[in-house]
Amino acid sequence: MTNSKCVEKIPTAKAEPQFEQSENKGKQIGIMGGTFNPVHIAHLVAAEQALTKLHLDEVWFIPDNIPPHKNAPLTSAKDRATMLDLATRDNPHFRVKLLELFRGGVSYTIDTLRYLKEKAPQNNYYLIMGSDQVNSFHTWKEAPELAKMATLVGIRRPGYPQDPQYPMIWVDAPDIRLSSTAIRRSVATGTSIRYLVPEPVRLYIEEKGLYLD
Ligand SMILES: Nc1ncnc2c1ncn2[C@@H]1O[C@H](COP(=O)(O)OP(=O)(O)OP(=O)(O)O)[C@@H](O)[C@H]1O
Ligand SMILES: O=C(O)c1ccc[n+]([C@@H]2O[C@H](COP(=O)([O-])O)[C@@H](O)[C@H]2O)c1
Repeated sequence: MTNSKCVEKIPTAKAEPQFEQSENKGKQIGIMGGTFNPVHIAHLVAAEQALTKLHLDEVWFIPDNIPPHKNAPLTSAKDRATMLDLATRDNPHFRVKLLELFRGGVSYTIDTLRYLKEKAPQNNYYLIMGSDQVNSFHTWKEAPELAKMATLVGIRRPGYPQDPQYPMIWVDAPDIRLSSTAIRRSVATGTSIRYLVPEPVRLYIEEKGLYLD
């Protein structure tokens, strides 16, 4: 398994992530894909609520390489992955999987699910999405096929009504009106982001001078 502990080596490497023997048992796995630029507390709260309320074994955070529906210039894969590692390392049920960074190119979720189904077909996969993603899910590449390969899980997101076009499990989570865009803006304008991201992530952003312009 490629996990967060070897994150420093990863974004430039081209090796294929390995999967642990223990994963052969078959688990309930939540998948949370995103740009995570940077990861913030709403991501973590949503993942934890899905993990506990759906009795999942793990939630895998999968940072995308090139997001299919976003044009914003990205912070490096290494910085985004390192911040995810810092944010999730104290939760034994959270894993960071870098398979979309290894794969390169545009990160279509169908390709990720096909890869996971091939490498670890014994697992059941739950695609965790905020309601913004739920509303646009029907526009995703091969959405009907994707909906057959994973259980879709929606998390309400303030400002985005729930408007699913596919069968979906809703998980109640506290409404947190926060986005990575807001975090980046706050840093650029000198407004505090303390408590909006985990403290190690805040310190990393400060140390690396991310999002200053
Ligand atoms: N405040 C939130 N509440 C619930 N879900 C969220 C929230 N913010 C993001 N998500 C969900 O987390 C996943 C990853 O989101 P992403 O990395 O794009 O973060 P973002 O905050 O929306 O970023 P950006 O502002 O850069 O677009 C998506 O499924 C998104 O819907
Ligand atoms: O596969 C698609 O067509 C597709 C279209 C839009 C978004 N996604 C995935 O949804 C996740 C969140 O996307 P984003 O744009 O908020 O970073 C991320 O894992 C993307 O790869 C996937």
